[in-house]
Amino acid sequence: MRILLTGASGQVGHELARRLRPLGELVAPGHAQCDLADLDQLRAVLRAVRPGLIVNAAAYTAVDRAQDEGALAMRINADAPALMAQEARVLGAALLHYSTDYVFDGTSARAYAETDTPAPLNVYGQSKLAGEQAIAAAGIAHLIVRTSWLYGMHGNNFLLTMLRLARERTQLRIVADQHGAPTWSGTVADASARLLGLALAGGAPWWERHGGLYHLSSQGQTSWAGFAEAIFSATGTACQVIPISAAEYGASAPRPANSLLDSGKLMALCGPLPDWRAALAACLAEAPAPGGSGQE
Ligand SMILES: NC(=O)C1=CN([C@@H]2O[C@H](COP(=O)(O)OP(=O)(O)OC[C@H]3O[C@@H](n4cnc5c(N)ncnc54)[C@H](OP(=O)(O)O)[C@@H]3O)[C@@H](O)[C@H]2O)C=CC1
Ligand SMILES: Cc1cn([C@H]2C[C@H](O)[C@@H](COP(=O)(O)OP(=O)(O)O[C@H]3O[C@@H](C)C(=O)[C@@H](O)[C@H]3O)O2)c(=O)[nH]c1=O
Ligand SMILES: [Mg+2]
Repeated sequence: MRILLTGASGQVGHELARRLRPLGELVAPGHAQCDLADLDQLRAVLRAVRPGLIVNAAAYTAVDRAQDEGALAMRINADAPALMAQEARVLGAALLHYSTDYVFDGTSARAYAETDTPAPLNVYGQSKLAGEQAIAAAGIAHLIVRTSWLYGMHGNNFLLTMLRLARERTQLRIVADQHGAPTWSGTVADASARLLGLALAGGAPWWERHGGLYHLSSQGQTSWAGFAEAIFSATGTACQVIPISAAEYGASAPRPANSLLDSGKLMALCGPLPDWRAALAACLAEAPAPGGSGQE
């Protein structure tokens, strides 16, 4: 079976590529060869490759910038996945797609389940929700995996931002009134490969029974300030974290105060997910932190 992977240079895509290779013939065109903002090019790639499985790890992920680039975010995060679903229906292909905690408004007092009603606060979240809805409505074999607060040693993320800023500053002001579960891209890729392994072994009956929406994040919870403190502590980085409110930070995109996802449905099928602190340690053990002084 041929697998088309988009976003192979991103955090999740980078980790997914090597885990997908044993499952089929992997085709992973880059942004230039398959631009999700260019729907004609995307359609041509899908029709030329004729995959049995599409894995869409590409997305417009610049949350603040999306507030001013709504049309582009919608094209990449909603129109392109809608086209993938439409082409998948013609090809008889399955689709694995990723989404986000930012589809929720964060007002719940508990972790969000797949059955909770989304109400995004920002344009990025709105665009991701529209992508989910288009796929769910297409009547194809699909998995939509929502994750949260992704980090890793590859790509743009909070872990690498903190380590970079700590080289320039002795103190950092970090938001402490948004709560969530930092999730390693390696965790997402591992669990995704487990899900796909079950799906490919189970065939059409599996997709009918188990296809749909899954939440996938680390266990436990913290704030961005708590995550920063854990990063500095685990890497032996000397930098003081000053907790501030999101209002004081003043980002252009509003973000949910509660980003927690309940991953119970996925764990019942695929086994346990790690606690966020254990996953951070595993990530740092796999690759040395740039600029961290605790590794020597
Ligand atoms: N980052 C996070 O914290 C979270 C992410 N998610 C979701 O998880 C998924 C993976 O995110 P993540 O790995 O962090 O993404 P990254 O931002 O790390 O990578 C995005 C990928 O998409 C590609 N891409 C961007 N625009 C286009 C385009 N127009 N055409 C083709 N490719 C494009 C990028 O390629 P290039 O760099 O060459 O442009 C890159 O490979 C996404 O669906 C995201 O919404 C969910 C929750 C949290
Ligand atoms: C850099 C920095 C950020 N922050 C705050 C701003 C914000 O509230 C929080 C996180 O900021 P970031 O811009 O790193 O993260 P953000 O872009 O909001 O991350 C999100 O990305 C998208 C793609 C998702 O889907 C989400 O799950 C989530 O991971 O930390 C500080 O308080 N101090 C700082 O120095
Ligand atoms: Mg960001």
